[in-house]
Amino acid sequence: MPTPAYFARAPPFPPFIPTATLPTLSLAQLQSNNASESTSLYAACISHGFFLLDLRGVSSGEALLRSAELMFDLMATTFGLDQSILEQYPIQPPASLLGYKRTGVMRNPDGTPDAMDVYTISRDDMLGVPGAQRRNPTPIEEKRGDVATFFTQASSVVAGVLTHLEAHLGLAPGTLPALCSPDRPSSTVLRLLRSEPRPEHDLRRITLPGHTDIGLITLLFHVCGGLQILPAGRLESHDNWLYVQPQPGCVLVGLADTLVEWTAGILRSGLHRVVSAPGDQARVTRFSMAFQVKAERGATVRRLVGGRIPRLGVGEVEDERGVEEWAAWRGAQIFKGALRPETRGGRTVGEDR
Ligand SMILES: O=C(O)CCC(=O)C(=O)O
Ligand SMILES: [Fe+2]
Repeated sequence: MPTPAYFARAPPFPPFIPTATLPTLSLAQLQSNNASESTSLYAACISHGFFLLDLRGVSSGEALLRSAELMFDLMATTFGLDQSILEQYPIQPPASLLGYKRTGVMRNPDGTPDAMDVYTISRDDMLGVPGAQRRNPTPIEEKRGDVATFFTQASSVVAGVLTHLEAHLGLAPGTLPALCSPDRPSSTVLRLLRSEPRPEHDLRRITLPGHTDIGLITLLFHVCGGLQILPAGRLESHDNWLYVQPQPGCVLVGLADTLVEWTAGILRSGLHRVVSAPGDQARVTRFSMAFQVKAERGATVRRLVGGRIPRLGVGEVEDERGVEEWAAWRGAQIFKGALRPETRGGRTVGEDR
């Protein structure tokens, strides 16, 4: 992400560090229903839970890139506001994670504080879902139109990805996009993320601890490195985490926990975290943006019925909890140490196609 112009402003990603090998798929090819591109997408969603999506070469992708660049500009302006202004829009956990979270209020597994400023914007708020309107800092209020356009464009790219997934899963066309439609209330958000450069002695501190995303799909827009993934099957030790190298014109697509639940573990959600950017990139402020698509309000984590999704086995009990309740429960279990954040899914069912 975003465009080459944005990449030209940042120091280069260093050439000789180990990075995750993720496939790069083309939105243009996916939109023209190229069969091998579609198969690669499904395979990546089972084995990694991540892939890069090249948005160039097709009008909807190019338009999303331009909008993402506007959102990056808006993020710089918003985080440029005085801290005392941002503090007027605080998150209110657990009731609401919308608004501003200052750096240092979360704990890393080693007890050190996190190092990420976050401002979370609600899609419902920006698209005018009744009852969802909130007050945001002036720069965001002034750009409501651009933010709404971003949400609409990004939602449509996500719907395209879901359309390929449901075809491979053997679900009826339209099943997955209908469960996260922008017309229906949900807690779909755009997270604006900033981390400041850190002194040399502090470079090993974790910026955002390891987690899988809640919801269906995340589109991650970044320019500087810092995001790391723990490949499936690897133990969680410092050297096993691999950087993802951001690519101009591409967005990183990551699957999230609700899709693992809905597909009874066929699709994978990948464990990821943020650390200092590698090499010279560690010296600049890092901005990134996560568009996190959640299921519509009222949806449950119950597995979907149909196609290749395994039915309940003997003795298995269906989980009927609502997606929000399930996410809150999971977050609390992880917080208490009763559950470890880990990559989930990747279950093989018969022949994958
Ligand atoms: O900043 C990043 O690269 C990743 C952020 C992330 O994982 C999240 O917001 O859930
Ligand atoms: Fe994440």
